[in-house]
Amino acid sequence: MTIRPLALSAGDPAGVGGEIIAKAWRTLREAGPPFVVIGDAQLLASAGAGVKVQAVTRPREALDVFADALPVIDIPLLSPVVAGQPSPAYAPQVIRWIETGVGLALSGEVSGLVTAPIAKAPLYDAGFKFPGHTEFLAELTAAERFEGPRGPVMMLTAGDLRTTLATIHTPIAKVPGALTIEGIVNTALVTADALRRDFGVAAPRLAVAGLNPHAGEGGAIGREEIEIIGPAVQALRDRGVDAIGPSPADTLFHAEARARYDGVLCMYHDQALIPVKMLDFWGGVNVTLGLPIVRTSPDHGTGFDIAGRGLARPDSLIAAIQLAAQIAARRGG
Ligand SMILES: NC(=O)c1ccc[n+]([C@@H]2O[C@H](COP(=O)([O-])OP(=O)(O)OC[C@H]3O[C@@H](n4cnc5c(N)ncnc54)[C@H](O)[C@@H]3O)[C@@H](O)[C@H]2O)c1
Ligand SMILES: N[C@H](C(=O)O)[C@H](O)COP(=O)(O)O
Repeated sequence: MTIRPLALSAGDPAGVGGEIIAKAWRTLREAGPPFVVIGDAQLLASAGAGVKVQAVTRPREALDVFADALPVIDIPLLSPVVAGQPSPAYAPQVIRWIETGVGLALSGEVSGLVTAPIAKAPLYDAGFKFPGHTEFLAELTAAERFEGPRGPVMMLTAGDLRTTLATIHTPIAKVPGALTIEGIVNTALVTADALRRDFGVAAPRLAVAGLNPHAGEGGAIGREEIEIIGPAVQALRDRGVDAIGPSPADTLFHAEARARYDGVLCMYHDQALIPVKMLDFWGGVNVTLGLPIVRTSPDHGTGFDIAGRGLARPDSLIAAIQLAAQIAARRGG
């Protein structure tokens, strides 16, 4: 089987991306998985504190240089970068780096895409219309066939915990109104399919969290469990999905509870991400499910408060690279 590298989009140039990419390369250069960065080669060389950077034109060339130099498909920025100071001026290149990575994944030149962190606000200020990578990648891959329930679904995983989100970057005040039976059912179907396809779980068990304290206490503390989440769980069970819930969210994350499911479907962002990042902030990985390409990302952001100071840890990026390679291999990659 032909070995193909992963693509790694460089993320916000004012953040910790360049630093953690160089550190990840130092760790992985001998044993892999190999990757080719899509970014500004000169910026990566300066952020990399002495890492040798080699510009390449095609991903396959990265395989020949990876042990000795950080391979980069060079798409240069057009304005200088100040570490820790994001700017909408970088948005065109940040977006193009992601688009290029998706194109290489769709063409099969790379086995998957790992995305270094982007900051949303400067992209929004530049007119970026998507909440984040997750929805943008879904748009970029929408025309590509995909066998199975289609995402995008955001998964955050750390250790034995795999969480998926019924709502993602939705303001808390709007979460109750954004929950629908159909949306929860589709998120769960994508989750169960991905657990089989990408994580090798033969018979996925899904736990579904309630929204309200004590999962609504029989309706006394809210009715979303009775009117939306409970009927969604029943619809899933009627379709043969091993789903339980809605359960009180605060009973779902201790070790014994985690042993009873393979994935847990949460109703909103922090309900999923607080337990994942508490369990293992440095090893957590963001995975986009239900796409025709493999995509992972570190569980952290751009770290503007420490960017440029040599303090950023590459652990989560390394975990994201390794998980992307594992999923790609399981998909035949
Ligand atoms: N995968 C992604 O693209 C991703 C993930 C989360 C947040 N974000 C975005 O990043 C921006 C900043 O987000 P935030 O401040 O909420 O979270 P953040 O993860 O950037 O920072 C939170 C804290 O963790 C620290 N930190 C982050 N990464 C680190 C690393 N590798 N090593 C050591 N310390 C690290 C930071 O210094 C900061 O103190 C926002 O625009 C957010 O939307 C992107
Ligand atoms: N909530 C995500 C996380 O904490 O990892 C983060 O905002 C990234 O979202 P996208 O992958 O959609 O950019």
